[in-house]
Amino acid sequence: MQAYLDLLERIRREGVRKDDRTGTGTLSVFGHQMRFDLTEGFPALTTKKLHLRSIIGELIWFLRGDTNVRWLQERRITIWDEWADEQGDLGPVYGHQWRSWPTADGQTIDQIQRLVEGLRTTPHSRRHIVSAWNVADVDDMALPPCHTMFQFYVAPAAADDEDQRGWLSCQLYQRSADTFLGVPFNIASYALLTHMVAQVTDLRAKDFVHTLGDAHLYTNHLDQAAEQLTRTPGPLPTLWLNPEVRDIDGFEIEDVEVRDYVAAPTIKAPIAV
Ligand SMILES: Nc1nc(=O)c2c([nH]1)NC[C@@H]1CN(c3ccc(C(=O)N[C@@H](CCC(=O)O)C(=O)O)cc3)CN21
Ligand SMILES: O=c1ccn([C@H]2C[C@H](O)[C@@H](COP(=O)(O)O)O2)c(=O)[nH]1
Repeated sequence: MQAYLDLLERIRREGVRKDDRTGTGTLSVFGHQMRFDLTEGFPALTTKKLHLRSIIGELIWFLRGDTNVRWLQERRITIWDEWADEQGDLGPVYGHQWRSWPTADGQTIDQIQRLVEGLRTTPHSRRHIVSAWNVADVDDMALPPCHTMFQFYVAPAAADDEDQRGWLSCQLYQRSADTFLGVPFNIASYALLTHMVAQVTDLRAKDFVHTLGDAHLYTNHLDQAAEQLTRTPGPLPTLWLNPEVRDIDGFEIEDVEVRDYVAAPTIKAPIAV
């Protein structure tokens, strides 16, 4: 996870002081890219312990098309509570756009189903894209999407590879990145999504490419970032997915296990709302 520590270091070194919507203040850089080779292990930070159950639960909640925090709360996942209204609703956020993007003629498009179909039938396509940035809906969302769009890519197996399954990579464009709290969650979440999609399309997970727009450290996270940079990254854990799940809608929290996760203690930081 050196790529992540390099980003923290870059923001500390080059970041400009910048006000932000939450009134907290940030150090910020614009434009950054990280690449995680998923064959080398599962990219969960080892320099602080992540609450992986929140990450796994949140992704399954997106895939369910859910946009109400009750399902998360029933599983003791509280990361979206600050943004929900009294009914628990967040508006037409990720789950809604991924699974039922509204069209002008009153129909809906299931982008995830299309993605999986497309990867199965035309793996070489350059159009494997899912977008959460629905311009017409952005004003009705509790928070406009930060992970705004992602693209999948399939490379064929080498001719002499015994395993002839292709390699699946994913690139995310994240417009706004809370580098201390949000980004470690986002990396693990998209790495997990890449593995899930690979399993149901009979491909092998390769790279997760993480492209960031405004990458910032909130000024009340600077001490925590410094503390983290004193720590040395350890070996990565591995991911186990229940091999019986062959449908992207079939994953439950129990079907996902991050094994051999050894990490330094958590570092508390306040979330900017
Ligand atoms: N400022 C901000 N940063 C974010 O990363 C963020 C938002 N807002 N709003 C929407 C979602 C919610 N996300 C969150 C919210 C809370 C934590 C957080 O507090 N993480 C703690 C542990 C929390 C737990 O799992 O119980 C951490 O130490 O990582 C992380 C991501 C990511 N997003
Ligand atoms: O998955 C997520 C969701 C949110 N964030 C962060 C990025 C920003 O710090 C805030 C959103 O504020 P905006 O003013 O809408 O940019 O949440 C994240 O890093 N990852």
